[in-house]
Amino acid sequence: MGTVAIFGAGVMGETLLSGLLRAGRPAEELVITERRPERAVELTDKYGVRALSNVEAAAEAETLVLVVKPQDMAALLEEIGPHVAQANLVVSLAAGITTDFIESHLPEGRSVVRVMPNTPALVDEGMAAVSAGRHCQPDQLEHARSLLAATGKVTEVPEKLQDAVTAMSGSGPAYIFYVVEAMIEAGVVLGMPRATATELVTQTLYGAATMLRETGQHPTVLREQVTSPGGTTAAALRVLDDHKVRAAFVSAIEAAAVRSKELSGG
Ligand SMILES: NC(=O)C1=CN([C@@H]2O[C@H](COP(=O)(O)OP(=O)(O)OC[C@H]3O[C@@H](n4cnc5c(N)ncnc54)[C@H](O)[C@@H]3O)[C@@H](O)[C@H]2O)C=CC1
Ligand SMILES: O=C(O)[C@@H]1CCC=N1
Repeated sequence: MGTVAIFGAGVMGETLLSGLLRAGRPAEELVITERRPERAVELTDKYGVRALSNVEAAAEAETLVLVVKPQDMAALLEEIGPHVAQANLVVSLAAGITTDFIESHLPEGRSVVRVMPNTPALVDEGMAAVSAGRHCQPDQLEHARSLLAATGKVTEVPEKLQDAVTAMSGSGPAYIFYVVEAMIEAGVVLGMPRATATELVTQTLYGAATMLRETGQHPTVLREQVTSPGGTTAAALRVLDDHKVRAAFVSAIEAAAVRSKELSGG
């Protein structure tokens, strides 16, 4: 499938790079570009891949994966645009950046795929959603899917849903970690050593996630199984309802989707 170049080797760029290597893609077929020289050295030492300039990477690679911040995307596209050939596939992982925006910065007719991944890709449990740009062929979309499948599940969504995907699964791990932090804090308040609280919460989260995935049961059914009449869980859930925690989650995820839309302004 030719050389894959990762433009911007920060948190998400490294996550994808390491996943592709774990999935068996040879290091010789992967290149990175990185604005911070010390970061480029760190990753070339760690993974044995080459670091090139943006222009060199655009000229060499068949697949160009853009993993810079949304705010840095216009400058990157202006730099590499003239070097993106008809046969290339451009895959963007940036929140909020539309395929229209990318296509408008490239020569006419270039193939673009927009992807929203998430950080559990680091442990091959990622969730990514892909949307094809107007010139992307089915085999190119399949190629983008296969790159992402190296690090977890992949689904396809109409591009108009990508801001919602970003708010749900893109940012989603942060909401879960936030809940975990709060539960650990509660254990400490109840007099538990922090390490014990962390072990209890981590395994509970893992067990609950596995139940959701493996039983296929609705979360309401699973929650009701835990909630004995007049018991401890019911007492806790009443307090969460009193604090409008469910409504807060809905509003928070709406705010993330609004922010994703704003980022498309560049
Ligand atoms: N961190 C996350 O959980 C997720 C991030 N994303 C998207 O991935 C993209 C990157 O996010 P992070 O990795 O978190 O950010 P980051 O700041 O860790 O990484 C971005 C990297 O790009 C480099 N860079 C910036 N401009 C460059 C240029 N012109 N040429 C070469 N390198 C350049 C920076 O030095 C930095 O290392 C963003 O667009 C974000 O929306 C998407 C899903 C999840
Ligand atoms: O917070 C952000 O903007 C990025 C996009 C999704 C997750 N992190």
